Amino acid sequence: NPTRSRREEIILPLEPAKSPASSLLELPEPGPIDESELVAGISATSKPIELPETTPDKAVEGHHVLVTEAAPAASTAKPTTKGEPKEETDAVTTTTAKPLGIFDNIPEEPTVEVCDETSAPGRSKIYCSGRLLASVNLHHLFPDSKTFVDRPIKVNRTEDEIMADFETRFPPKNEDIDPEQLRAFVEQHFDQEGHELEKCDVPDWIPTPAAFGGITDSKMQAFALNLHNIWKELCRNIKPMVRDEPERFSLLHVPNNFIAPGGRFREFYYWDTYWIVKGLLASGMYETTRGMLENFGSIVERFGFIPNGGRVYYLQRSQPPLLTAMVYEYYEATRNKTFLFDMLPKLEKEFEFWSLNRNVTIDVDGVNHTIYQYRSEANVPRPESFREDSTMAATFPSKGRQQVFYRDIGSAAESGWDFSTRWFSNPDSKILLNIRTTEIAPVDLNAFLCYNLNIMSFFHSEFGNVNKERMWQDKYTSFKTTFRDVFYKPEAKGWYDYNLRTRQHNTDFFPSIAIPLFAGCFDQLSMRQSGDLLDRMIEMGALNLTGGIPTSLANHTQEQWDFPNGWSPLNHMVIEGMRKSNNPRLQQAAFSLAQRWVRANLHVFNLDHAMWEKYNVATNEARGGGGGEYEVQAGFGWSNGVVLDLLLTYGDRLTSEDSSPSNPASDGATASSMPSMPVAPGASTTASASSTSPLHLLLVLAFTIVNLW
Ligand SMILES: OC[C@H]1O[C@H](O[C@H]2O[C@H](CO)[C@@H](O)[C@H](O)[C@H]2O)[C@H](O)[C@@H](O)[C@@H]1O
Repeated sequence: NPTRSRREEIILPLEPAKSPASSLLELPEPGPIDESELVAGISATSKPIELPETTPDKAVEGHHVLVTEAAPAASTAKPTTKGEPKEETDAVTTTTAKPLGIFDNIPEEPTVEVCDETSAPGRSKIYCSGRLLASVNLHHLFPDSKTFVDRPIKVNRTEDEIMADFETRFPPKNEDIDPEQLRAFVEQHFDQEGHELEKCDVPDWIPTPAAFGGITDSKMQAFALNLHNIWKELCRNIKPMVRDEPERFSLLHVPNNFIAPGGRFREFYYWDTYWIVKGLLASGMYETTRGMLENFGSIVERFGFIPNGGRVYYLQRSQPPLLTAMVYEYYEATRNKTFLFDMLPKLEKEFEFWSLNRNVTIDVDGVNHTIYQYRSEANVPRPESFREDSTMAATFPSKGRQQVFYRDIGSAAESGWDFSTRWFSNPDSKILLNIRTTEIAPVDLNAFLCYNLNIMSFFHSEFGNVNKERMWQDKYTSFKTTFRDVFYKPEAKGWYDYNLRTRQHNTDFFPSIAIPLFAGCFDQLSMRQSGDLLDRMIEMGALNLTGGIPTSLANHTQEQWDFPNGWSPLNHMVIEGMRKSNNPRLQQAAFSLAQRWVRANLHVFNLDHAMWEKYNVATNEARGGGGGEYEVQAGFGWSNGVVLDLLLTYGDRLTSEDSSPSNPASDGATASSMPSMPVAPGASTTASASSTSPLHLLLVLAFTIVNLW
């Protein structure tokens, strides 16, 4: 069984005096890590990677090439034919490989659009590329670049007619266009964003899910009910016109209702859905969950993979591969074998997408290892962030250098971490212009794929298909070795992203360090590995903040996937990874972190009457997060899902306020620094009940009666 269910969790003997978790906050402020203490791992001992002299290239037909995606050694790089296999003689070692600079000149490559007439027939000249898209953004018609590409074409108009009208009415140079006339043109031809979607009925929503009865703290229980209510607000149905006249829409049609993240994110998002599913399962909404997974099944059949989100402009990139894990969670909750049987070929197909299109083979200690990268092919601006991307790219001296930038930007969006210092590979200049996502082999992607292998084996075992079970298990076992050999750095006590150019691990803190625990891609019998990881996180100061785990310790980058933001999915994966480990110290730390995260979310919910997509975890009192290229969004699918899941996992122990003598499970570590919690808006009238009160018992009884009824 690939993961540890709640039932199987090792229950810790409580150590109220000085448990490892309670000591977390007593640590001094994190000091700088002395990198000299970290002996070079793989890179010091292994054969140097062979780098091409030229521009980044892609995996060739055979899909496995010896070292792709490396940066050019110098600005004098010669062009390489796309798809041409690299020869060892055509290579330089990393000692001469410099990071690609902003001013480096790179030869131009053929254009790869984010979508085109093949993938988005009848609308690509509007939603994927073209003069209208460029002009709307040049003249900053909308504060958010995403608005225009989400607006449906009005009924009885075609793309060709609109573009012909545009060419007739406006001068040939975009700069000469009158913005107000352009605005009138857009209003004349396009409906409002969101016009093609409607709120939906959620048939499997009931007012008081039975499982909430296990949440002992009444304020936490009220919080759960509030979040449960929000599912109805976030549920979306796609109007039939999208199926019938797809050329009018950037939205991809899916047959069933879905829960959207919220705010500007009106369509489905791939990896968000994992945590939405976790929350829906907590809410007992199995039908809605199944519908969403079936949507993904239909998308895989149509496109061969799951795009970043449900719009044509997302068709050249995916997001972290978590569909198999979603199906696993659903199956664990329902044991619906018919559904699983139907999904299996789609899961295999999705896995194939990653293994054939995102692979890279590297040589470590004379052994070739095939690992995976976030690596979009598109080398043009993202339409939903057209203005941001093209403005930035204008800094570069050549079209070729711009293309490299666009590919790295799209690849970072594929990671879900758009954007973060994690992808800025020039140590001297950690700014977005120096993004080099495609130079990096990311620890989380490889851990997720490792998880997929294990789950696939388990699924086949459920059908008694011994051959397939063994085949996937063998792949899992062998990939675990690869994963350890490439990503684990014992001297630095953890798993780290690996830079293909420098052959170095990035030992800065990112929560991705703990994703191997979440994904079960490590030696579960080794208490040492997991214990070391916790020590390392403590040493780095990653667990010092009352609001939760920050996304990095890189301050002042203004990127949303950096300090001081904490994201629900990352906090959840760290908590779950620690909880599912065999190590009692980590399990206690998991609870402590869950307590902080849920309390901080509740605090902000009471202040703002909103759940946010990200949080500022560094202030004394948590707040909605900031930074990045758009305003912080409310809703919010994955934040709600994470809290609901944690409330169910730790329902018997989580408390909304400081520990009381009657609650020895509280970690105590955060209690003094956590604000007291006001009553949730719309919360149940029992909000003041203590976790051990008779009122709670009455509530549990009431839940049971209501649900039985
Ligand atoms: O429009 C800019 C970017 O917005 C999305 O990214 C962010 O929101 C997503 C939905 O919650 C989330 O999945 C992602 O992790 C966030 O960074 C979108 O996914 C990007 O592709 C897009 O360029």
